[in-house]
Amino acid sequence: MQKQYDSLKLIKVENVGEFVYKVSLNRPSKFNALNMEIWKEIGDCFQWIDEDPDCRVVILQGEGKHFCSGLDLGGISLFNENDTNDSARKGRNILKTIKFMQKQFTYIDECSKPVILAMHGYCLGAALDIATACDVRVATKDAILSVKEVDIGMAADVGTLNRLPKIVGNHSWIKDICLTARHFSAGEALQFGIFLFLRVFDTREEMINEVTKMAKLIASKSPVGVQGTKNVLNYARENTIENSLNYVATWNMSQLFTDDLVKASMASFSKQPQPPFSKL
Ligand SMILES: CCC/C=C/C=C/C(=O)SCCNC(=O)CCNC(=O)[C@H](O)C(C)(C)COP(=O)(O)OP(=O)(O)OC[C@H]1O[C@@H](n2cnc3c(N)ncnc32)[C@H](O)[C@@H]1OP(=O)(O)O
Repeated sequence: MQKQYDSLKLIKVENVGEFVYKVSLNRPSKFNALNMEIWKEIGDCFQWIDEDPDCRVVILQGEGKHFCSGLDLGGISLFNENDTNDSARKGRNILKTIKFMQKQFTYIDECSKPVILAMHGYCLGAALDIATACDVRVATKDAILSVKEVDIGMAADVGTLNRLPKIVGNHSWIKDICLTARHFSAGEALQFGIFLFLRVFDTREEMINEVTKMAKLIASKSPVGVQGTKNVLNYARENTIENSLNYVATWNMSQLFTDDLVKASMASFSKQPQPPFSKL
């Protein structure tokens, strides 16, 4: 694993299997509340992972009792109290801050490596914004979620309102949880917000064991195949089928010349396990 991850103070990165990284929010004494430092580190970390040939899949989780209690209500000041600018100029400054905060989570969505979120305990406000930027979400049955922003007097602006409707089909349920900011369980999400979670586990240990197996399976596959698949699925989410078909044709125009295709299809045809693939 490359050295740059050691510079992170509130994010822990571990190698938990061949080509599998576990990334942990690591501020357990504050239930992993997100101050500006950890917010920036999330963005830095996923930009590095995007380029890191030793990583093919990520498990994201929170250290301690809870995944994450959202925005650090004590430690983040969104407004500069000494800013004597008029409202137009103040507005431009806050726009810059919001865009920066959005981008740090978008790096997860845009990361070329699939990100599996393993959630437990509280997942409040900005924590759900993170969750919606991940590729696959699982949770323990004790997970408590809330689109909490209305409770602090704002519309959520770093991802949940934008990504959740692309994940969950039940719009009445989305409006219910976003407008009331009420707590809901992972079990409720499975029932009404079908597809928010792939699975809900009884214990954290079982959840981590299962996602590690899943991550190792993905990591054993051709990185050309896996990364191309995430990229095209993300494109398909935002575009017409016709545009998306054109996109994948253009993508594969170069990607089909890979050695991975020959190696993987030979193994598949002869019912052998997937062979090792070159780093990507
Ligand atoms: C442009 C901006 C975009 C972003 C917007 C994002 C918005 C949001 O995220 S809205 C959601 C904000 N979060 C909250 O409203 C949760 C606040 N916390 C709580 O309600 C409770 O702490 C909680 C229900 C999570 C747990 O309660 P419990 O009684 O079990 O524990 P506590 O003693 O309250 O907490 C333990 C220590 O953690 C600190 N802490 C927890 N959450 C936060 C937080 N969000 N911000 C700052 N600090 C937090 C808490 O202060 C305790 O610390 P200490 O007193 O030092 O022991």
